[in-house]
Amino acid sequence: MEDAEATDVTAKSFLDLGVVDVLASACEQLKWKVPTKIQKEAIPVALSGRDVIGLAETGSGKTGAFALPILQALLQAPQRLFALVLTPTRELAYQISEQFEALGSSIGVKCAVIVGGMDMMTQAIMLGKKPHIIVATPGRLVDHLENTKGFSLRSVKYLVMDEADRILNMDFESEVDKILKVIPRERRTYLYSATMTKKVQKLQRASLVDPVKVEVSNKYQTVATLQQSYIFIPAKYKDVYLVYILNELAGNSFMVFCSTCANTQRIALLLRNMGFTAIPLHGQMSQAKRLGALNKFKSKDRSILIATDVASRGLDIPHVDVVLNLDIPTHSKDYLHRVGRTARAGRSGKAITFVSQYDVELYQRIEYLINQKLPLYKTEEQEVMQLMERVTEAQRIAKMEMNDAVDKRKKRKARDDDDKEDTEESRGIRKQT
Ligand SMILES: Nc1ncnc2c1ncn2[C@@H]1O[C@H](COP(=O)(O)OP(=O)(O)OP(=O)(O)O)[C@@H](O)[C@H]1O
Repeated sequence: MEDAEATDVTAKSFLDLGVVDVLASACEQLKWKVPTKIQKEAIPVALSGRDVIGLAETGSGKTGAFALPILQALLQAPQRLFALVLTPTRELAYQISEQFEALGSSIGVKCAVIVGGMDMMTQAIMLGKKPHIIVATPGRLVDHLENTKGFSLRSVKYLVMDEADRILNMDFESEVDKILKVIPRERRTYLYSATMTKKVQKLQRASLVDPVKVEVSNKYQTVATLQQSYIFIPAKYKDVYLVYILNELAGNSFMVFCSTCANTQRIALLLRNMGFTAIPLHGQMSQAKRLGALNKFKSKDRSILIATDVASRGLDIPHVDVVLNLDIPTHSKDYLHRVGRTARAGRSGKAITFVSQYDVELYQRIEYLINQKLPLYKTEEQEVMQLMERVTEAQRIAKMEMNDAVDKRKKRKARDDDDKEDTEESRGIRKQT
């Protein structure tokens, strides 16, 4: 991307797009020299007061494309609870809020993040911070905000759905419907993603949004600098091939995607037993652990992040060199989001997908979607098999550790249940006296 910009004689500055001085300087401070393609196309449309559907490849600066026009509008008419940004995962919510704060620090913008299961916290955050911008994951959000004194969703002037296709899917559909009903129709709406679905058209048809479509790549494609390949393996040997590749590409930062929380945990334990600095990230971890894992990976304290699709969308960790799909994604669109965690903002990157005899159809669907044949990643069979003994031993220990963890959980639950019974009993006794 940067190369393309360098040779583009019509390259415009942020000021040329109509961005005000103070925000253009903020971009400069972030070392954003020129706007990216999606920013060039979408910012003028947004500044002219239109709704926007923005479609551009992963890592191409979509966050800035919606954040800058919102900050500019906020600057012109300052107001609390000015914009609501919906995003599918907690990690992404924090990342977007950081980007708003980085771009808006000189104008004193206040952001609040509200993510699943925060209940009473919501009110505390809202009252304490009185934010201009709320970045939130859907899930009882309307109830939380409507029950918070002094705040009403009716004041929201800008609504963003980041990863719009995911936000508009079934899991969140009813929440989005509620939000669209409560927030006035005069609001501006920005829908952004690297992939889009028919759900977006449904919103248009229902006249809930009237967007200008800004599409800077005419088919779903990840950046050209990304080398993608696949490795064909008998399903029972997956683990050993993973270790082989991690050894072969040692010195890089990896994101390894698995389809289940349990496998994510198991692989992390297995790799740790083999001396790799690996850390898991999945939806069954506590909020604090999820953020902790991400921060350790971001700060390069750990070189391998093993994750479920909770990390496949939007996360911007520029130093990720390699994405490994240990389990092939069942939805081919998830493939695009996963591999898009590397080769961001014009950098190069590698993606290797493990394909077993059971995955051939899924893998062909991916090739069809990206309109590209994935070349075979060559491995030295003999070298792989030499690792077998060590990997088998690490697997055995990982299995024991997983079982121990289950036992501990069971014991804790039994203890908690006992405690509960005790309390109920004592309450009963108190009642009688
Ligand atoms: N104009 C710019 N010049 C240089 N870097 C930029 C520019 N705009 C954004 N970036 C950087 O590019 C990276 C990717 O941006 P961003 O996370 O917004 O991508 P995205 O298009 O939302 O990706 P995804 O589809 O994966 O969510 C970030 O590190 C951001 O700071």
